Amino acid sequence: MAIPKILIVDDRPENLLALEGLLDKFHIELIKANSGEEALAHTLDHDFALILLDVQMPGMDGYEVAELMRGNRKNKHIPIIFVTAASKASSHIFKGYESGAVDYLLKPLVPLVFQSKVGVFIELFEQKEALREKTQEFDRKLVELEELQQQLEETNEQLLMLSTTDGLTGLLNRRRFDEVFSEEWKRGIRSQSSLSLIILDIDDFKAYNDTYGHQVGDDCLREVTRTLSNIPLREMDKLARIGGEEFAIILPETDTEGAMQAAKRVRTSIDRLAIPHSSSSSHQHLTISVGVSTVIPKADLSSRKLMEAADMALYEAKHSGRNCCCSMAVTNMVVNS
Ligand SMILES: Nc1nc2c(ncn2[C@@H]2O[C@H](COP(=O)(O)OP(=O)(O)OP(=O)(O)O)[C@@H](O)[C@H]2O)c(=O)[nH]1
Repeated sequence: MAIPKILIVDDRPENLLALEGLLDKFHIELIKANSGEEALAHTLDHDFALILLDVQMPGMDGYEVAELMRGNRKNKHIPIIFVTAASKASSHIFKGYESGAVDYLLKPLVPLVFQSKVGVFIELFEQKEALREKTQEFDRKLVELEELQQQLEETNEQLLMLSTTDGLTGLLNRRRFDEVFSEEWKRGIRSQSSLSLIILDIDDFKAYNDTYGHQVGDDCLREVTRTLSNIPLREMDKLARIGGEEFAIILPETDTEGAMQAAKRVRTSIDRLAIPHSSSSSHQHLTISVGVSTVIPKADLSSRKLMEAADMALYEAKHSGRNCCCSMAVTNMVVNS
């Protein structure tokens, strides 16, 4: 903590010396001035714990000095004690308080009274300093805390992203798909509107990997993802990667006809990419098979039934020569091109 500074102002060197002697017992930095002008100049450079100001000085007297000090925002709160001859006291005391004195001491000074008063102001200054330091520390900690909070939020966001998205494609992962599917199922029960599910699977992808290598296989998955992401779907439709080369699209409030239209757009968009696939069992380029199912969700029906139906539709598409879309409404199967 900073050592308290005390300014003593008196035009007589012997008075300054006497004050210095009385202040000797305190652990302070003492600054001396023998005129009001000099005292004002010191207040520009220092932050004083206390100013002991002589009243009668040639030129600017103590009252004028005090008024000028009080007029300055920086010095406004520095305690000033006037020191004056006892004979002048009665006529001067009010003027002293008006010009901003916090106390009035009469010469000759009584050492014990003087020192105990000065001691109080030093203590006040030290308490003020301690409070200022604590406030600064508190502000620093607050900034640190805000930064940590920010980092925590970012980390949580990243964690959430990592736990809900697939690293290779950036699409929703299987875990998030299951959550979204379950939410949409519940929403469908409430609104009693059709919920459709499209499951699509790249044809002969094992052979693709075997022929071109796993790295090219990864690039191909990313290319397929880009294409699927660019297919115009509705805002509420959700695309996810639910397996190695298997993707799903949840289409809330969509009937079979609408879902089949979307499925056909999906199949065609991959077909049109014409990615070479020399070892495909059905075509010379990369294709997908698509399974579609639609149901109006009901409380006594498991959402798994919709998944199973879409899976079975996909299975059917594979066995119908691949590169096609099949739909299945739990019992009835329709094969489409
Ligand atoms: N490159 C790459 N390959 C993957 C990834 N995930 C799964 N696979 C591969 O995808 C292939 C899927 O093979 P299968 O399940 O036999 O299916 P398929 O060869 O596509 O045959 P059909 O589905 O019947 O047309 C496997 O060889 C997996 O190793 C991946 O992230 N990157």
